[in-house]
Amino acid sequence: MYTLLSGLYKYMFQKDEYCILILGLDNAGKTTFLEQSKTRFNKNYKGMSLSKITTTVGLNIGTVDVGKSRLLFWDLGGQEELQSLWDKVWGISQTLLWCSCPDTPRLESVSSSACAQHWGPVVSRADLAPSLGSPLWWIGRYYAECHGVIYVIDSTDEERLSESKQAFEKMVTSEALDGVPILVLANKQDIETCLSIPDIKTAFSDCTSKIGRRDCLTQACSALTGKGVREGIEWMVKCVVRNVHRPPRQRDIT
Ligand SMILES: Nc1nc2c(ncn2[C@@H]2O[C@H](COP(=O)(O)OP(=O)(O)OP(=O)(O)O)[C@@H](O)[C@H]2O)c(=O)[nH]1
Ligand SMILES: [Mg+2]
Repeated sequence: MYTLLSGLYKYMFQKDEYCILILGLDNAGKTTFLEQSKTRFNKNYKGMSLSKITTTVGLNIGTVDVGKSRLLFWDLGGQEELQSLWDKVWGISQTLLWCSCPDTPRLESVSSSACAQHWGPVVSRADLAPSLGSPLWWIGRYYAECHGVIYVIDSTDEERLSESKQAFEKMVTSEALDGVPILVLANKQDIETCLSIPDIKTAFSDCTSKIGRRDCLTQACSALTGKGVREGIEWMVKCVVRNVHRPPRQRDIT
């Protein structure tokens, strides 16, 4: 009887958690997408006004529950000088580290050998020693820990399309992201003059071989109106759940 009840409780209330990185150039609409997603999926969520969103310096974190899965989003700033952090910093400060990494709550409680084991060759003692207590401690985490990437493109910004392609290419060829599903959002489709999906696919065509055999979808979207947001997130959930190579970060959270 206990097993039956606890099974039922688990089925109804517990979720597996997956981390999703939201990347793309500045002004692409990443934070707007995150806010729109929270509003669409989380009952009673009173989001901030989308028009009040300003450029991200650092990181926004948000969660969205979809069925038995919880997506934990990491929305990173897209400005050029912040792009170098995409594949490096996991927590910006100790406060963030605390809330994002319950298994290693205190910096000094993690030995460098435990780190090396966890992060593989990316981190060496020499990398760590001078940076203890600084953001560099977290080298390699975002890419190594995430289950999926949402890459946002401003479909109205033809001038910066090749810049966006270069950033995408760099991201997609990172070994730490091997096999991780990628959702490409062709955002701002509510604006009449925007580029179409075929235009964008053509502009990104030489990245196709680098994407490899992983799951990848290009989805038309308007983070502002919400068009395409639900479809994109539901696709991502399907992909991360079936990707046995990256099991959930935390199973069965209530
Ligand atoms: N028309 C339209 N505007 C959008 C859409 N998505 C975002 N915007 C606008 O684009 C601007 C940038 O949006 P953000 O969400 O701050 O962009 P970001 O990618 O988070 O930018 P950084 O934080 O600097 O990397 C804001 O003025 C948004 O209102 C969209 O789908 N349609
Ligand atoms: Mg932002």
